[in-house]
Amino acid sequence: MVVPYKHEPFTDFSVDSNKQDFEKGLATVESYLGKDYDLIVGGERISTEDKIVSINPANKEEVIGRVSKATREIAEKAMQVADETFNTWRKTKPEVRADILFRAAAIVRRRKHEFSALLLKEAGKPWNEADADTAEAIDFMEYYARQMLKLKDGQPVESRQGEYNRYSYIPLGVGLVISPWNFAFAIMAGTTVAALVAGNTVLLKPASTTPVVAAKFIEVLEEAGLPKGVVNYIPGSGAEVGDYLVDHPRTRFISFTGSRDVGLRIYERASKLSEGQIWLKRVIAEMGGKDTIVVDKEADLELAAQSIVKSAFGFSGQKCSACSRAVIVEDVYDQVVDRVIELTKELTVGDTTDGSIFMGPVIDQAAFDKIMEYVEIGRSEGRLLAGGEGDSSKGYFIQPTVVADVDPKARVMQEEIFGPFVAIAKAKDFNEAIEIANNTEYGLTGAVITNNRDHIEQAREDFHVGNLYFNRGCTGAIVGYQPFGGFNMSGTDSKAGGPDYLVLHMQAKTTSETL
Ligand SMILES: NC(=O)c1ccc[n+]([C@@H]2O[C@H](COP(=O)([O-])OP(=O)(O)OC[C@H]3O[C@@H](n4cnc5c(N)ncnc54)[C@H](O)[C@@H]3O)[C@@H](O)[C@H]2O)c1
Ligand SMILES: N[C@@H](CCC=O)C(=O)O
Repeated sequence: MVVPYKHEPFTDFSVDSNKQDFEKGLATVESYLGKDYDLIVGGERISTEDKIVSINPANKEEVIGRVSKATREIAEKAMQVADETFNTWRKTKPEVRADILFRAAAIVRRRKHEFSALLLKEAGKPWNEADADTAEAIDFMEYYARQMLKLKDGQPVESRQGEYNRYSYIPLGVGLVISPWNFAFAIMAGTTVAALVAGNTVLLKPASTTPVVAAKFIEVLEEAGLPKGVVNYIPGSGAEVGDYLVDHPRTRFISFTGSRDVGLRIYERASKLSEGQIWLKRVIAEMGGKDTIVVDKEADLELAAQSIVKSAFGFSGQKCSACSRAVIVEDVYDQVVDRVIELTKELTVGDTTDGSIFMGPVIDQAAFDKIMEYVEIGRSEGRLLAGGEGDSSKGYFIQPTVVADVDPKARVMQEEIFGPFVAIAKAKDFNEAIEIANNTEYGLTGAVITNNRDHIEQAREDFHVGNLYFNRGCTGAIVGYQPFGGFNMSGTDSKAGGPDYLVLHMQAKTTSETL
Protein backbone atom coordinates (compact mmCIF):
# COMPACT_ATOMS: atom_id res chain seq x y z
CA MET A 1 0.00 0.00 0.00
CA VAL A 2 1.46 3.34 -1.07
CA VAL A 3 1.52 5.98 1.67
CA PRO A 4 -0.16 9.31 0.85
CA TYR A 5 1.96 11.86 -1.01
CA LYS A 6 3.74 14.57 0.99
CA HIS A 7 6.30 16.95 -0.43
CA GLU A 8 9.97 16.43 0.36
CA PRO A 9 10.99 18.70 3.25
CA PHE A 10 13.67 21.34 2.69
CA THR A 11 16.96 21.02 4.50
CA ASP A 12 17.62 23.31 7.44
CA PHE A 13 21.22 24.40 6.91
CA SER A 14 21.40 26.11 10.29
CA VAL A 15 21.73 22.57 11.70
CA ASP A 16 25.42 21.63 11.78
CA SER A 17 24.96 18.01 10.72
CA ASN A 18 22.99 19.11 7.63
CA LYS A 19 25.78 21.52 6.72
CA GLN A 20 28.33 18.76 7.06
CA ASP A 21 26.23 16.42 4.90
CA PHE A 22 26.03 19.07 2.18
CA GLU A 23 29.79 19.55 2.35
CA LYS A 24 30.23 15.78 1.90
CA GLY A 25 28.00 16.09 -1.18
CA LEU A 26 30.27 18.83 -2.51
CA ALA A 27 33.33 16.64 -1.92
CA THR A 28 31.68 13.78 -3.84
CA VAL A 29 30.95 16.07 -6.79
CA GLU A 30 34.47 17.49 -6.69
CA SER A 31 35.83 13.96 -6.98
CA TYR A 32 34.23 13.52 -10.42
CA LEU A 33 34.58 17.01 -11.93
CA GLY A 34 35.83 17.11 -15.50
CA LYS A 35 34.76 13.54 -16.37
CA ASP A 36 33.48 12.55 -19.82
CA TYR A 37 29.84 11.51 -20.29
CA ASP A 38 28.53 9.46 -23.20
CA LEU A 39 25.21 9.61 -24.98
CA ILE A 40 22.93 6.71 -24.05
CA VAL A 41 20.78 5.12 -26.73
CA GLY A 42 19.05 1.83 -25.97
CA GLY A 43 21.44 1.44 -23.03
CA GLU A 44 24.45 1.66 -25.35
CA ARG A 45 27.07 4.30 -24.47
CA ILE A 46 28.05 6.40 -27.50
CA SER A 47 31.02 8.72 -27.42
CA THR A 48 31.46 11.49 -30.00
CA GLU A 49 34.49 13.65 -30.82
CA ASP A 50 32.45 16.80 -30.51
CA LYS A 51 31.72 17.60 -26.85
CA ILE A 52 29.56 20.00 -24.88
CA VAL A 53 31.85 21.38 -22.18
CA SER A 54 29.84 22.14 -19.06
CA ILE A 55 31.48 24.74 -16.82
CA ASN A 56 30.85 26.27 -13.42
CA PRO A 57 29.27 29.70 -14.05
CA ALA A 58 30.89 30.98 -10.82
CA ASN A 59 34.32 29.92 -12.03
CA LYS A 60 34.73 29.61 -15.77
CA GLU A 61 37.97 27.65 -15.37
CA GLU A 62 36.23 24.78 -13.63
CA VAL A 63 34.94 22.09 -15.98
CA ILE A 64 32.01 20.14 -14.59
CA GLY A 65 32.03 17.56 -17.35
CA ARG A 66 32.56 16.96 -21.06
CA VAL A 67 29.45 15.51 -22.64
CA SER A 68 29.21 13.83 -26.02
CA LYS A 69 27.03 15.72 -28.46
CA ALA A 70 24.34 14.02 -30.50
CA THR A 71 24.30 14.39 -34.27
CA ARG A 72 21.29 13.93 -36.52
CA GLU A 73 22.41 10.36 -37.26
CA ILE A 74 22.49 9.54 -33.56
CA ALA A 75 19.15 11.29 -33.05
CA GLU A 76 17.69 9.08 -35.81
CA LYS A 77 19.11 5.97 -34.18
CA ALA A 78 17.65 7.06 -30.83
CA MET A 79 14.26 7.59 -32.46
CA GLN A 80 14.32 4.06 -33.95
CA VAL A 81 15.26 2.56 -30.59
CA ALA A 82 12.56 4.54 -28.73
CA ASP A 83 9.97 3.60 -31.36
CA GLU A 84 10.85 -0.09 -31.08
CA THR A 85 10.99 -0.04 -27.28
CA PHE A 86 7.52 1.55 -27.14
CA ASN A 87 6.03 -1.76 -28.36
CA THR A 88 7.05 -3.46 -25.12
CA TRP A 89 7.08 -0.54 -22.66
CA ARG A 90 3.49 0.43 -23.43
CA LYS A 91 2.42 -3.04 -22.30
CA THR A 92 4.42 -2.95 -19.07
CA LYS A 93 2.00 -2.76 -16.15
CA PRO A 94 1.46 0.77 -14.78
CA GLU A 95 2.29 -0.55 -11.29
CA VAL A 96 5.71 -1.68 -12.53
CA ARG A 97 6.34 1.69 -14.17
CA ALA A 98 5.29 3.49 -10.98
CA ASP A 99 7.56 1.27 -8.85
CA ILE A 100 10.56 2.37 -10.90
CA LEU A 101 9.76 5.99 -10.03
CA PHE A 102 9.37 5.18 -6.34
CA ARG A 103 12.75 3.46 -6.37
CA ALA A 104 14.41 6.27 -8.33
CA ALA A 105 13.04 8.78 -5.80
CA ALA A 106 14.51 6.72 -2.96
CA ILE A 107 17.91 6.60 -4.65
CA VAL A 108 17.93 10.38 -5.20
CA ARG A 109 16.82 10.93 -1.59
CA ARG A 110 19.85 8.95 -0.42
CA ARG A 111 22.12 11.05 -2.69
CA LYS A 112 20.22 14.29 -2.12
CA HIS A 113 23.13 16.52 -1.14
CA GLU A 114 25.32 15.17 -3.92
CA PHE A 115 22.68 16.16 -6.48
CA SER A 116 22.23 19.58 -4.87
CA ALA A 117 26.00 20.10 -4.83
CA LEU A 118 26.10 19.24 -8.52
CA LEU A 119 23.42 21.89 -9.16
CA LEU A 120 25.53 24.37 -7.20
CA LYS A 121 28.52 23.61 -9.43
CA GLU A 122 26.76 23.27 -12.78
CA ALA A 123 24.03 25.94 -12.48
CA GLY A 124 25.51 28.24 -9.81
CA LYS A 125 22.68 27.65 -7.32
CA PRO A 126 23.00 28.66 -3.68
CA TRP A 127 22.52 25.85 -1.16
CA ASN A 128 18.84 26.47 -0.39
CA GLU A 129 17.86 26.81 -4.06
CA ALA A 130 19.80 23.68 -5.03
CA ASP A 131 18.16 21.80 -2.17
CA ALA A 132 14.71 22.93 -3.37
CA ASP A 133 15.49 21.84 -6.95
CA THR A 134 16.47 18.34 -5.77
CA ALA A 135 13.45 18.13 -3.45
CA GLU A 136 11.19 19.03 -6.38
CA ALA A 137 12.73 16.30 -8.54
CA ILE A 138 11.94 13.77 -5.79
CA ASP A 139 8.41 15.20 -5.50
CA PHE A 140 7.74 14.81 -9.22
CA MET A 141 8.69 11.11 -9.07
CA GLU A 142 6.64 10.44 -5.94
CA TYR A 143 3.63 12.41 -7.20
CA TYR A 144 3.47 11.14 -10.80
CA ALA A 145 3.93 7.53 -9.68
CA ARG A 146 0.84 7.91 -7.46
CA GLN A 147 -1.08 9.71 -10.21
CA MET A 148 -0.40 6.79 -12.58
CA LEU A 149 -1.75 4.36 -10.01
CA LYS A 150 -4.92 6.48 -9.85
CA LEU A 151 -5.31 6.62 -13.63
CA LYS A 152 -4.39 3.03 -14.51
CA ASP A 153 -8.00 1.80 -14.59
CA GLY A 154 -9.31 4.83 -16.47
CA GLN A 155 -12.44 6.74 -15.41
CA PRO A 156 -15.93 5.44 -14.70
CA VAL A 157 -18.53 5.87 -17.46
CA GLU A 158 -22.15 4.74 -17.64
CA SER A 159 -23.31 1.48 -19.25
CA ARG A 160 -26.84 0.70 -20.36
CA GLN A 161 -28.44 -2.70 -19.94
CA GLY A 162 -26.82 -5.18 -22.31
CA GLU A 163 -23.60 -3.28 -22.85
CA TYR A 164 -20.36 -2.78 -20.93
CA ASN A 165 -18.51 0.48 -21.50
CA ARG A 166 -15.00 1.29 -20.42
CA TYR A 167 -12.97 4.48 -20.63
CA SER A 168 -9.24 3.99 -20.27
CA TYR A 169 -5.98 5.79 -20.98
CA ILE A 170 -3.29 4.47 -23.26
CA PRO A 171 0.15 6.00 -23.90
CA LEU A 172 0.93 8.11 -26.96
CA GLY A 173 4.27 6.88 -28.30
CA VAL A 174 7.71 8.48 -28.52
CA GLY A 175 7.99 11.77 -26.65
CA LEU A 176 10.69 14.36 -27.18
CA VAL A 177 11.51 15.99 -23.85
CA ILE A 178 13.38 19.29 -24.10
CA SER A 179 14.33 20.86 -20.79
CA PRO A 180 15.81 24.16 -19.56
CA TRP A 181 18.90 24.75 -17.39
CA ASN A 182 17.29 26.77 -14.60
CA PHE A 183 15.61 23.82 -12.89
CA ALA A 184 18.22 21.52 -14.34
CA PHE A 185 17.18 18.61 -12.16
CA ALA A 186 13.51 19.12 -11.21
CA ILE A 187 12.09 20.06 -14.61
CA MET A 188 14.36 17.72 -16.57
CA ALA A 189 13.45 14.79 -14.29
CA GLY A 190 9.79 15.75 -13.86
CA THR A 191 9.06 16.03 -17.57
CA THR A 192 10.95 12.79 -18.29
CA VAL A 193 9.28 10.65 -15.63
CA ALA A 194 5.79 11.96 -16.40
CA ALA A 195 6.21 10.80 -19.97
CA LEU A 196 7.64 7.40 -19.12
CA VAL A 197 5.34 6.46 -16.23
CA ALA A 198 2.42 7.06 -18.61
CA GLY A 199 3.89 4.33 -20.83
CA ASN A 200 5.72 6.40 -23.43
CA THR A 201 9.35 6.17 -24.46
CA VAL A 202 11.51 9.26 -24.29
CA LEU A 203 14.21 11.12 -26.17
CA LEU A 204 15.70 13.46 -23.57
CA LYS A 205 17.51 16.55 -24.81
CA PRO A 206 18.64 18.51 -21.75
CA ALA A 207 19.91 22.10 -21.89
CA SER A 208 23.48 22.40 -23.10
CA THR A 209 24.62 24.36 -20.03
CA THR A 210 23.50 21.65 -17.58
CA PRO A 211 23.85 18.21 -19.22
CA VAL A 212 25.81 16.52 -16.40
CA VAL A 213 23.01 16.49 -13.85
CA ALA A 214 20.84 14.85 -16.53
CA ALA A 215 23.52 12.19 -17.16
CA LYS A 216 23.60 11.44 -13.43
CA PHE A 217 19.82 11.13 -13.39
CA ILE A 218 19.90 8.57 -16.20
CA GLU A 219 22.25 6.49 -14.04
CA VAL A 220 19.64 6.65 -11.27
CA LEU A 221 16.87 5.48 -13.62
CA GLU A 222 19.05 2.58 -14.75
CA GLU A 223 19.79 1.61 -11.14
CA ALA A 224 16.04 1.80 -10.40
CA GLY A 225 15.47 -0.85 -13.08
CA LEU A 226 14.28 1.16 -16.08
CA PRO A 227 14.63 -1.08 -19.16
CA LYS A 228 17.07 -0.01 -21.85
CA GLY A 229 15.67 2.23 -24.58
CA VAL A 230 12.81 3.70 -22.53
CA VAL A 231 14.74 6.91 -21.93
CA ASN A 232 17.47 7.85 -24.39
CA TYR A 233 19.91 10.58 -23.41
CA ILE A 234 20.79 12.77 -26.38
CA PRO A 235 22.16 16.19 -25.45
CA GLY A 236 22.95 18.33 -28.48
CA SER A 237 22.31 21.56 -30.29
CA GLY A 238 18.70 22.75 -30.21
CA ALA A 239 18.92 23.88 -33.81
CA GLU A 240 20.39 20.58 -35.07
CA VAL A 241 19.01 17.74 -32.97
CA GLY A 242 16.00 19.72 -31.66
CA ASP A 243 14.62 20.74 -35.04
CA TYR A 244 15.30 17.31 -36.52
CA LEU A 245 13.32 15.51 -33.83
CA VAL A 246 10.55 18.10 -33.60
CA ASP A 247 9.99 17.59 -37.34
CA HIS A 248 10.35 13.79 -37.23
CA PRO A 249 7.23 11.89 -38.40
CA ARG A 250 7.56 9.34 -35.56
CA THR A 251 7.61 11.98 -32.82
CA ARG A 252 4.22 11.64 -31.16
CA PHE A 253 4.50 14.45 -28.62
CA ILE A 254 6.89 17.13 -27.47
CA SER A 255 7.26 18.23 -23.87
CA PHE A 256 9.14 21.50 -23.95
CA THR A 257 10.05 23.88 -21.15
CA GLY A 258 12.02 26.98 -22.03
CA SER A 259 11.83 30.41 -23.60
CA ARG A 260 8.92 31.93 -25.47
CA ASP A 261 10.80 32.12 -28.77
CA VAL A 262 11.96 28.52 -28.82
CA GLY A 263 8.53 27.38 -27.62
CA LEU A 264 6.82 29.19 -30.48
CA ARG A 265 9.26 27.75 -32.99
CA ILE A 266 8.54 24.22 -31.75
CA TYR A 267 4.77 24.81 -31.66
CA GLU A 268 4.79 26.01 -35.25
CA ARG A 269 7.07 23.29 -36.62
CA ALA A 270 5.17 20.55 -34.78
CA SER A 271 1.95 21.62 -36.47
CA LYS A 272 3.34 20.86 -39.95
CA LEU A 273 2.82 17.37 -41.28
CA SER A 274 6.01 15.48 -42.19
CA GLU A 275 6.06 12.81 -44.86
CA GLY A 276 4.78 9.53 -43.43
CA GLN A 277 3.30 11.14 -40.33
CA ILE A 278 -0.12 9.75 -39.36
CA TRP A 279 -1.02 11.81 -36.26
CA LEU A 280 -1.28 15.34 -34.96
CA LYS A 281 1.67 15.90 -32.66
CA ARG A 282 0.79 16.98 -29.20
CA VAL A 283 2.80 19.87 -27.76
CA ILE A 284 3.21 20.72 -24.11
CA ALA A 285 5.04 24.05 -24.02
CA GLU A 286 5.81 25.79 -20.75
CA MET A 287 7.45 29.11 -21.52
CA GLY A 288 8.56 32.45 -20.07
CA GLY A 289 7.05 34.92 -17.64
CA LYS A 290 6.99 38.57 -16.65
CA ASP A 291 5.63 38.14 -13.18
CA THR A 292 4.24 40.87 -10.95
CA ILE A 293 3.83 41.42 -7.23
CA VAL A 294 1.04 43.92 -6.55
CA VAL A 295 1.17 45.84 -3.25
CA ASP A 296 -2.07 47.31 -1.95
CA LYS A 297 -2.32 50.24 0.45
CA GLU A 298 -3.87 48.10 3.19
CA ALA A 299 -1.03 45.61 3.48
CA ASP A 300 1.82 44.35 5.61
CA LEU A 301 4.50 46.50 3.98
CA GLU A 302 7.44 44.61 5.49
CA LEU A 303 6.00 41.38 4.04
CA ALA A 304 5.60 43.18 0.70
CA ALA A 305 9.24 44.30 0.56
CA GLN A 306 10.54 40.90 1.72
CA SER A 307 8.40 39.09 -0.86
CA ILE A 308 9.55 41.34 -3.69
CA VAL A 309 13.24 40.95 -2.84
CA LYS A 310 13.12 37.19 -2.30
CA SER A 311 11.07 36.53 -5.46
CA ALA A 312 13.15 38.92 -7.59
CA PHE A 313 16.61 37.78 -6.54
CA GLY A 314 16.31 34.13 -5.44
CA PHE A 315 18.58 32.15 -7.82
CA SER A 316 19.57 35.48 -9.37
CA GLY A 317 16.07 36.02 -10.76
CA GLN A 318 16.54 33.08 -13.15
CA LYS A 319 13.09 31.59 -12.61
CA CYS A 320 10.17 31.80 -14.99
CA SER A 321 8.22 32.69 -11.84
CA ALA A 322 10.58 35.45 -10.65
CA CYS A 323 9.16 38.82 -9.62
CA SER A 324 10.53 40.99 -12.38
CA ARG A 325 7.92 43.71 -11.81
CA ALA A 326 6.40 45.21 -8.69
CA VAL A 327 3.34 47.43 -8.93
CA ILE A 328 2.74 49.46 -5.78
CA VAL A 329 -0.25 51.62 -4.94
CA GLU A 330 0.82 55.27 -4.57
CA ASP A 331 -0.19 55.67 -0.89
CA VAL A 332 2.55 53.23 0.19
CA TYR A 333 4.91 53.47 -2.80
CA ASP A 334 7.82 55.37 -1.24
CA GLN A 335 7.77 53.33 1.93
CA VAL A 336 7.89 49.97 0.09
CA VAL A 337 10.50 51.11 -2.43
CA ASP A 338 12.79 52.38 0.37
CA ARG A 339 12.55 49.07 2.20
CA VAL A 340 13.15 47.06 -1.01
CA ILE A 341 16.34 49.07 -1.56
CA GLU A 342 17.52 48.51 2.03
CA LEU A 343 16.94 44.76 1.79
CA THR A 344 18.53 44.53 -1.65
CA LYS A 345 21.68 46.26 -0.45
CA GLU A 346 22.04 43.63 2.29
CA LEU A 347 22.20 40.74 -0.21
CA THR A 348 25.52 38.99 -0.79
CA VAL A 349 26.69 37.92 -4.24
CA GLY A 350 29.48 35.45 -5.01
CA ASP A 351 30.54 31.84 -5.41
CA THR A 352 27.89 29.85 -3.57
CA THR A 353 30.34 27.18 -2.46
CA ASP A 354 30.27 29.44 0.59
CA GLY A 355 26.88 28.52 2.04
CA SER A 356 26.28 31.98 3.48
CA ILE A 357 26.10 33.66 0.03
CA PHE A 358 22.56 34.60 -1.02
CA MET A 359 23.03 34.93 -4.76
CA GLY A 360 25.38 33.21 -7.22
CA PRO A 361 26.21 33.95 -10.84
CA VAL A 362 23.97 34.02 -13.90
CA ILE A 363 24.28 31.03 -16.17
CA ASP A 364 26.64 32.10 -18.97
CA GLN A 365 28.20 34.92 -20.97
CA ALA A 366 25.16 35.31 -23.24
CA ALA A 367 22.87 35.72 -20.21
CA PHE A 368 25.33 38.12 -18.57
CA ASP A 369 25.48 40.30 -21.72
CA LYS A 370 21.71 40.29 -22.18
CA ILE A 371 20.98 41.23 -18.57
CA MET A 372 23.61 43.98 -18.59
CA GLU A 373 21.96 45.41 -21.72
CA TYR A 374 18.67 45.52 -19.82
CA VAL A 375 20.42 47.28 -16.94
CA GLU A 376 21.36 50.05 -19.40
CA ILE A 377 17.81 50.13 -20.78
CA GLY A 378 16.58 50.33 -17.18
CA ARG A 379 18.81 53.34 -16.44
CA SER A 380 17.14 55.16 -19.31
CA GLU A 381 13.60 54.05 -18.45
CA GLY A 382 13.58 54.70 -14.69
CA ARG A 383 15.56 55.53 -11.56
CA LEU A 384 18.26 52.94 -10.84
CA LEU A 385 18.30 52.67 -7.04
CA ALA A 386 20.38 49.56 -6.38
CA GLY A 387 22.86 47.36 -8.26
CA GLY A 388 23.62 48.01 -11.90
CA GLU A 389 27.13 46.52 -11.85
CA GLY A 390 28.36 43.26 -13.30
CA ASP A 391 31.68 41.42 -13.37
CA SER A 392 32.30 38.51 -15.72
CA SER A 393 36.06 38.20 -15.21
CA LYS A 394 35.95 34.95 -13.18
CA GLY A 395 32.25 34.02 -13.18
CA TYR A 396 29.09 35.77 -14.36
CA PHE A 397 28.17 37.96 -11.41
CA ILE A 398 25.57 40.73 -11.51
CA GLN A 399 24.54 42.81 -8.51
CA PRO A 400 20.81 42.68 -7.68
CA THR A 401 19.32 45.62 -9.51
CA VAL A 402 16.26 47.73 -8.76
CA VAL A 403 14.85 50.32 -11.14
CA ALA A 404 11.89 52.37 -9.87
CA ASP A 405 9.43 54.93 -11.31
CA VAL A 406 9.10 52.99 -14.54
CA ASP A 407 6.28 53.46 -17.03
CA PRO A 408 4.06 50.33 -17.11
CA LYS A 409 4.71 50.00 -20.85
CA ALA A 410 8.49 50.41 -20.60
CA ARG A 411 10.60 47.60 -22.06
CA VAL A 412 11.86 46.53 -18.63
CA MET A 413 8.21 46.17 -17.57
CA GLN A 414 7.28 44.08 -20.61
CA GLU A 415 10.18 41.85 -21.66
CA GLU A 416 11.49 38.81 -19.81
CA ILE A 417 14.99 39.65 -18.54
CA PHE A 418 15.67 36.45 -16.60
CA GLY A 419 18.24 37.90 -14.25
CA PRO A 420 18.55 39.78 -10.95
CA PHE A 421 16.53 42.76 -12.04
CA VAL A 422 13.23 44.15 -10.79
CA ALA A 423 11.33 47.10 -12.26
CA ILE A 424 8.88 49.03 -10.06
CA ALA A 425 5.87 51.05 -11.20
CA LYS A 426 3.38 53.18 -9.29
CA ALA A 427 -0.42 52.71 -9.55
CA LYS A 428 -3.00 55.26 -8.44
CA ASP A 429 -5.20 52.59 -6.84
CA PHE A 430 -5.78 48.82 -6.66
CA ASN A 431 -7.85 48.69 -9.88
CA GLU A 432 -5.04 50.31 -11.83
CA ALA A 433 -2.49 48.01 -10.19
CA ILE A 434 -4.36 44.93 -11.48
CA GLU A 435 -4.67 46.50 -14.93
CA ILE A 436 -0.92 47.03 -15.04
CA ALA A 437 -0.26 43.52 -13.73
CA ASN A 438 -2.25 42.15 -16.70
CA ASN A 439 -0.65 44.34 -19.34
CA THR A 440 2.01 41.94 -20.68
CA GLU A 441 1.66 39.10 -23.17
CA TYR A 442 2.62 36.61 -20.44
CA GLY A 443 0.48 35.14 -17.66
CA LEU A 444 2.54 32.84 -15.50
CA THR A 445 2.71 33.85 -11.82
CA GLY A 446 1.67 36.81 -9.72
CA ALA A 447 1.18 37.79 -6.11
CA VAL A 448 -0.94 40.29 -4.25
CA ILE A 449 0.03 41.67 -0.85
CA THR A 450 -3.15 42.97 0.76
CA ASN A 451 -5.26 42.77 3.90
CA ASN A 452 -8.39 43.78 2.01
CA ARG A 453 -10.68 40.76 1.52
CA ASP A 454 -12.59 42.37 -1.39
CA HIS A 455 -9.31 42.99 -3.19
CA ILE A 456 -8.30 39.36 -2.71
CA GLU A 457 -11.56 38.27 -4.38
CA GLN A 458 -11.17 40.87 -7.13
CA ALA A 459 -7.63 39.66 -7.92
CA ARG A 460 -8.73 36.01 -7.80
CA GLU A 461 -11.13 36.81 -10.65
CA ASP A 462 -9.23 39.42 -12.63
CA PHE A 463 -5.48 38.87 -12.23
CA HIS A 464 -4.94 36.62 -15.24
CA VAL A 465 -2.10 34.29 -14.35
CA GLY A 466 -1.78 30.52 -14.00
CA ASN A 467 -0.37 30.71 -10.46
CA LEU A 468 -1.65 33.49 -8.21
CA TYR A 469 -0.47 33.88 -4.62
CA PHE A 470 -1.78 36.04 -1.79
CA ASN A 471 0.42 37.51 0.94
CA ARG A 472 3.60 35.71 -0.13
CA GLY A 473 6.09 35.81 -2.99
CA CYS A 474 5.38 34.57 -6.50
CA THR A 475 7.99 31.76 -6.71
CA GLY A 476 8.27 28.33 -5.15
CA ALA A 477 5.28 26.26 -6.29
CA ILE A 478 5.24 22.83 -4.64
CA VAL A 479 4.41 19.68 -6.59
CA GLY A 480 0.94 18.41 -5.71
CA TYR A 481 0.10 21.58 -3.76
CA GLN A 482 0.39 24.39 -6.32
CA PRO A 483 0.27 22.81 -9.81
CA PHE A 484 2.35 25.03 -12.07
CA GLY A 485 1.83 26.55 -15.52
CA GLY A 486 0.83 29.77 -17.19
CA PHE A 487 -1.59 31.49 -19.56
CA ASN A 488 -1.10 33.37 -22.83
CA MET A 489 2.53 33.45 -24.03
CA SER A 490 3.61 31.63 -20.87
CA GLY A 491 2.52 28.40 -22.51
CA THR A 492 -0.06 25.68 -22.72
CA ASP A 493 -0.87 25.77 -18.98
CA SER A 494 -0.07 22.08 -18.56
CA LYS A 495 0.08 22.42 -14.75
CA ALA A 496 3.17 20.40 -13.93
CA GLY A 497 2.79 18.68 -10.58
CA GLY A 498 -0.99 18.70 -10.87
CA PRO A 499 -3.77 16.11 -11.24
CA ASP A 500 -4.31 16.79 -14.98
CA TYR A 501 -0.66 16.59 -16.04
CA LEU A 502 -0.21 12.88 -16.80
CA VAL A 503 -3.33 12.77 -18.96
CA LEU A 504 -1.56 15.14 -21.38
CA HIS A 505 0.85 12.27 -22.05
CA MET A 506 -1.89 9.78 -22.87
CA GLN A 507 -4.95 9.31 -25.06
CA ALA A 508 -8.32 8.15 -23.88
CA LYS A 509 -9.88 5.05 -25.44
CA THR A 510 -13.54 4.07 -25.18
CA THR A 511 -14.51 0.41 -25.57
CA SER A 512 -18.10 -0.73 -25.66
CA GLU A 513 -19.01 -4.41 -25.56
CA THR A 514 -22.48 -5.70 -26.31
CA LEU A 515 -23.25 -8.39 -23.74
N1 LIG B 1 6.97 27.96 -17.64
C1 LIG B 1 7.82 27.15 -17.04
O1 LIG B 1 7.45 26.21 -16.35
C2 LIG B 1 9.30 27.40 -17.18
C3 LIG B 1 10.17 26.73 -16.33
C4 LIG B 1 11.54 26.95 -16.46
C5 LIG B 1 12.01 27.84 -17.41
N2 LIG B 1 11.14 28.50 -18.21
C6 LIG B 1 11.61 29.46 -19.21
O2 LIG B 1 12.79 28.93 -19.83
C7 LIG B 1 13.65 29.99 -20.23
C8 LIG B 1 15.04 29.73 -19.70
O3 LIG B 1 15.51 28.49 -20.11
P1 LIG B 1 16.46 28.29 -21.36
O4 LIG B 1 17.36 29.45 -21.49
O5 LIG B 1 17.06 26.92 -21.21
O6 LIG B 1 15.42 28.30 -22.55
P2 LIG B 1 15.68 27.99 -24.11
O7 LIG B 1 14.38 28.17 -24.79
O8 LIG B 1 16.84 28.74 -24.61
O9 LIG B 1 16.11 26.45 -24.11
C9 LIG B 1 15.27 25.45 -23.60
C10 LIG B 1 15.63 24.14 -24.26
O10 LIG B 1 15.29 24.22 -25.64
C11 LIG B 1 16.39 23.76 -26.42
N3 LIG B 1 16.32 24.34 -27.76
C12 LIG B 1 16.86 25.49 -28.21
N4 LIG B 1 16.55 25.65 -29.52
C13 LIG B 1 15.79 24.60 -29.90
C14 LIG B 1 15.18 24.19 -31.11
N5 LIG B 1 15.25 24.90 -32.22
N6 LIG B 1 14.49 23.03 -31.13
C15 LIG B 1 14.37 22.29 -30.00
N7 LIG B 1 14.94 22.61 -28.83
C16 LIG B 1 15.65 23.75 -28.77
C17 LIG B 1 17.59 24.17 -25.59
O11 LIG B 1 18.75 23.49 -25.99
C18 LIG B 1 17.11 23.80 -24.19
O12 LIG B 1 17.27 22.42 -23.97
C19 LIG B 1 13.03 31.25 -19.65
O13 LIG B 1 12.31 31.91 -20.66
C20 LIG B 1 12.09 30.72 -18.57
O14 LIG B 1 11.05 31.59 -18.26
C21 LIG B 1 9.80 28.29 -18.12
N1 LIG C 1 8.10 26.14 -10.47
C1 LIG C 1 9.06 27.19 -10.14
C2 LIG C 1 9.50 27.97 -11.33
C3 LIG C 1 9.97 27.18 -12.52
C4 LIG C 1 10.47 28.11 -13.58
O1 LIG C 1 11.56 28.54 -13.63
C5 LIG C 1 8.44 28.16 -9.13
O2 LIG C 1 7.28 28.03 -8.80
O3 LIG C 1 9.15 29.05 -8.68
